[in-house]
Amino acid sequence: MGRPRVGVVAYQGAVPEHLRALEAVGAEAVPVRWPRELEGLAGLIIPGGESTTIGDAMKTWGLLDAVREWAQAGGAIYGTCAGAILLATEIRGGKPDQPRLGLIPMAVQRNGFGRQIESCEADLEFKGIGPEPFHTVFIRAPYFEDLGPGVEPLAELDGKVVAVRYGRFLATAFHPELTDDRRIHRFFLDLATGGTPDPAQEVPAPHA
Ligand SMILES: NC(=O)CC[C@H](N)C(=O)O
Repeated sequence: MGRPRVGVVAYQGAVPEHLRALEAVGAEAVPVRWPRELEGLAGLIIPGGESTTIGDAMKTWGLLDAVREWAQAGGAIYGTCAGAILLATEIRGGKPDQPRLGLIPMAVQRNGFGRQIESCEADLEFKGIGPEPFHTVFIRAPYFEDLGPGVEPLAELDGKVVAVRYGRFLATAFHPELTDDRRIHRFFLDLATGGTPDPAQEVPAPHA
C-alpha cells in the first residue's frame, strides 16, 4: 500500500503550507486544479485565501461540480477559512450568491470577528485530537452558526464555533497549516482513510 494521496485546491491561498503539512503526516500531497486530478484522491483540502476568488476559479475550471460529485461518491474534504466558507450552505456577510460547494448544512459569517480583529492567535481545545490545546491562527476569519443536524462543533473561540465536522467533511475558521502542530491534518487524514468512519452521516444534496 502506498501513501494515501490527498489534494490541495491550488489556485490561490495557503497551498504550499498545506502540502507540507500533509506530507508531514504521511500523505502524498498533490496540488489540484483540473477535475481529472481528483482521481484516486482519499481527501481534498480547500485552503484559506479569498473565498470569492477561489470559488470563482473552481467554477471556471469545472472543479466546483467535479468536487461535489467526487464528495458524494465518498471523498473527504477539509476547508480552512476561505475553504470552510466554500463548504457552508449559507454565506453571510459577503456576496450571498458567491459560488460554493454547499456541502455542510450551516451558515458561515464571513469576517465574523470584525475588522478590529484582523488576525489573532489563541490556544483552543479541539475535540478529537487529545487534551493538549491547539495553537490557532485566525486571519480575517469567519465563524460558523445555525449548525444543521449532524454538524458537530469541535472548537470555539469567544463563544463562537470555529471548527466543525460533518461526517467526512471538516471545516476550521483558522489555519493549522501555519503552525507546526500537525494533529488536525492527522485527524483529517484519519477521516479520509476511514480511520474514524461515521456511516450514519449522509451527504446532503448538492447546493443549487
Ligand atoms: N484567511 C482567510 O481565508 C480569510 C477568508 C476571507 N476573509 C474570505 O472571506 O474569503
